[in-house]
Amino acid sequence: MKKILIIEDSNTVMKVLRYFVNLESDFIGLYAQSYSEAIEIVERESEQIFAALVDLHLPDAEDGEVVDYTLSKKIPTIVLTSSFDEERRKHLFSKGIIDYVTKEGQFSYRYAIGLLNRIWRNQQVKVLVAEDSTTSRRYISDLLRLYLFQVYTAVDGQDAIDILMQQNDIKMLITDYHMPNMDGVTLVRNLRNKYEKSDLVIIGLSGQGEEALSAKFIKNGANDFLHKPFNREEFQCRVMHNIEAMEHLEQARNVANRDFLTGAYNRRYFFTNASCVHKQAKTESSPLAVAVLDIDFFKKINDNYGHDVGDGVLKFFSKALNDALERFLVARAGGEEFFVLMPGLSNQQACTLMDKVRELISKSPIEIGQNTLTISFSTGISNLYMDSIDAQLKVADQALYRAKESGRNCVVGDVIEHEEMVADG
Ligand SMILES: Nc1nc2c(ncn2[C@@H]2O[C@H](COP(=O)(O)OP(=O)(O)OP(=O)(O)O)[C@@H](O)[C@H]2O)c(=O)[nH]1
Repeated sequence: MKKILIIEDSNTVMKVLRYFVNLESDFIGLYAQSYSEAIEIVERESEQIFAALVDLHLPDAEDGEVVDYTLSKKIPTIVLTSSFDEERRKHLFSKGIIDYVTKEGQFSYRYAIGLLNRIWRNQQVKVLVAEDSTTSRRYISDLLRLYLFQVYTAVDGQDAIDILMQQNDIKMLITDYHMPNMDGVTLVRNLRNKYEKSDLVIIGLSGQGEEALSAKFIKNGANDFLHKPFNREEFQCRVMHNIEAMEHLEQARNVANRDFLTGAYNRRYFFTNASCVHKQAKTESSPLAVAVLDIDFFKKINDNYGHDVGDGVLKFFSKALNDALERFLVARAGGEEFFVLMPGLSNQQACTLMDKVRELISKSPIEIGQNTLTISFSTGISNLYMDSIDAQLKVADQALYRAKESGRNCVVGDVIEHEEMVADG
């Protein structure tokens, strides 16, 4: 549940925090102005509280007792305080707080809310630690778990490669240099043949007196570098900063490649990829099926239920196609028309698959607001090697036209008469 607990006795600071929670996060804020109020909220909502932002000095708990309390309840805790005390800071970190933020105006409050947003998103981010020293591996993993990342560990370079092959959605690798079997720099060099810097963030680590290694790591493709022993706040900043940078790039890529309404790949992305796949299939004489799908009588949905419901249907349709055709490229071509690229499938295989999808979707009720409706769609498929993907799509489009002509809610394969297949709904 996306609820955060804010414990702060000053009305002014609380007001500012409320403002930024509402403005810059999707969290539901639970606000306590004293220790006893905080206990009451935690007892009522304990399972629901994701994290806490905690003032050290409260009228009924002047010496930071509230931090021990939230930590004892296993609530990830960020301390907010008006006094900077180095000893205290160290002591609190050793207890397991996430961060220690001094109240120094707007920026520090925004930083704290930003950090809560970050650790919420970290729950979806997989990080791999490659380090042969057990102590060091455990220390780094524990820090990453504190920031709520999903953590994987490897004992050397080869082990790291094996884990990356099994878990293809790992977003960050933190690697030591000295490891048996394959050192960190060789590992980075090997990985960069497969992963772009924007797909896998790599942070290199090395011991004291190895300053030259930082350049070596970077020159071989690492995004960043840290010397051991590192300051844990510097570690946190580097990790968070690199993940944020990658997410910004991902967002920019999504804006360019994905359809705004449905989140499906757009026409531009489809053509860029499909042209390469088409060329390769032609060279290798391997089968390549292309489908053009169009929702039946979509205009009526808009007319009868309104444009918003029409949009909801498009989102549903896009998700259903992506779920059912996970291993293929699905794109929204425009309006209520979608393309699917199916390398390796013959005309017959593609028709059979698309007919199963047709049946599944036409039987799925779609609930949008107060409305429950069902839809059908028609599909044209082409498996002919034309000169280009555009030409092959044109043939699929003609097949789609025939699917509409023959009553809709069906799949029609391309022109070869004796092979033509019409699967009726
Ligand atoms: N809600 C919504 N409607 C859209 C969007 N893009 C296109 N449309 C509508 O989709 C409808 C498509 O209608 P038609 O081309 O007549 O096709 P149809 O009603 O599906 O009929 P057939 O394809 O012949 O079965 C038009 O009314 C467009 O305005 C969109 O993003 N959202």
